[in-house]
Amino acid sequence: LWKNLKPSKWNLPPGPRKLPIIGNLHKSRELNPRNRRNLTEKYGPVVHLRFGFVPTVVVSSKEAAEEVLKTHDLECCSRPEKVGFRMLSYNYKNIGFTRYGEELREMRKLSVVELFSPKKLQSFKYMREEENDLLVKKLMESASRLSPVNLKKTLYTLVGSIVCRTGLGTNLHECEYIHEDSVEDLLNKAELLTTTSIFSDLFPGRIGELMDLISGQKKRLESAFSELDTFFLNILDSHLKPESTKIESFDLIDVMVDMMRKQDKDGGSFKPTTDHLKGMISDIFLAGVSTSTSTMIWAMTELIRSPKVMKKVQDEIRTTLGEKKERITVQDLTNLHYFKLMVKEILRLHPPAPLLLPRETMSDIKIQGYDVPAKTQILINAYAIARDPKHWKNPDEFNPDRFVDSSIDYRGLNFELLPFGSGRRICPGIAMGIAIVELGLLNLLYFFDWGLPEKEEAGETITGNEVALDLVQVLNH
Ligand code: HEM
Repeated sequence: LWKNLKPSKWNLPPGPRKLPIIGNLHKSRELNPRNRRNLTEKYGPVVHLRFGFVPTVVVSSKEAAEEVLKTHDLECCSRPEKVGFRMLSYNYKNIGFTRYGEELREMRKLSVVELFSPKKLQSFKYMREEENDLLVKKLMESASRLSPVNLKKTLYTLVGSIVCRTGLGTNLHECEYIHEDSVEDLLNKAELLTTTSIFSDLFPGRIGELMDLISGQKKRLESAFSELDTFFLNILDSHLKPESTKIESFDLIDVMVDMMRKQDKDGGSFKPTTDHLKGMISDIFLAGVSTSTSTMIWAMTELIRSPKVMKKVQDEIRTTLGEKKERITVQDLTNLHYFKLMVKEILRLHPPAPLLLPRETMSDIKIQGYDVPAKTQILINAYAIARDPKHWKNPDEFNPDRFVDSSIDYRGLNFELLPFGSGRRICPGIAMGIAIVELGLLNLLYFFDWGLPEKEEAGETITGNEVALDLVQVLNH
């Protein structure tokens, strides 16, 4: 109470009045990126909130995002600690949820060399092609039977198989411990862990823990985590056992296993432990699958509801590739221009991480002239920024043509378009994500024509804000 009443020494950004103890918890709905106008129109592009005891600044303009991610990149590149993050990262031994420091830098460096480098991407391309061939075969069967397909589930399986094969040396189709169609369920469990507000995150010490115990929240999260944990442990086992069932090439996890075994001998600066291995497996699976799948699902959703754009994209693809191809390869992407602009437009309209991942300030900084003290959580509203009418004409319209004469790109240098973030914590998987999305969509759009099974479902399935492409009609082209 005293804290709330005494005049603050800080010139904090404006924001709604905070109630004692809970702060703005009752306003957390307004944080939904789609409600951007509620907050921004009232308070401006930099808004101060407090969720329980967690001070938070939400940034919703290109200029303010540039200050956070470029000018103050170093001061803003840590992550806040959260119960869900701690579980999924095996006590902060991964990349995505870990505070900034030497260990994180080493893990990022390793992943860039062993997983995300252009050389590695090139060497994995046959796996992406083979997985897409399987998808096309399955869809052709549905098309010839004229039976609708659950495209959402199908795409989760496709992307899950690609990420597990290329990143984790695991073939999902032959896996004994997971059915290939349960990728979506596993990711829903992970989403529960990253998006559920749990009292321990908001209130310090025992009080939060007690509230979680009474409300049963902690138990729910633990049970969601245990399924993921079993999956990650099985993948780890296949790397540790000599009679390994792992069939693919030497991957990032193998490199880390090697480092772990050798570390006593040559004592490098980074010493991976079993938790680091599990953290990295969790990172690759969680960060790689849902983001790329969501982008593909939204692309198909927007295309199905915009027949003109669908025709323009398919015309380009079919004219460039010719009509009689039996198989698509990575090479076929080379001469497609409009198709790639369409993918860019999808990432603008539907960034899979609309608020990126939360950052935390490591020291006091100023954003747009306001004070932001150390240990403040920073949320960059990439969704709102990519639909800001100041920078985008008819921002809510799906129109790939807007990029025809534009040099704006998604690689973190243009702050009005940040689907992958920017700065030190930018997504290291950009090239891999784009490679998965583009090849998958190319196969879907070259071989098949798409529509909704029944007209009356159109309104419900496609115009909603949720990604809900459950049943679509697929026809052989
Ligand atoms: C369309 C696909 C993808 C999108 C839109 C995407 C987006 C993002 C975003 C917004 C972040 C947070 C950046 C920030 O805090 O500024 C992130 C982080 C990350 N992404 Fe991606 N991602 C994609 C694909 C992938 C793939 C395929 C992988 C790996 C298999 C991956 C691995 C990671 C990792 C490890 C991080 C954590 C980086 C860190 O905290 O230092 N991502 N991604």
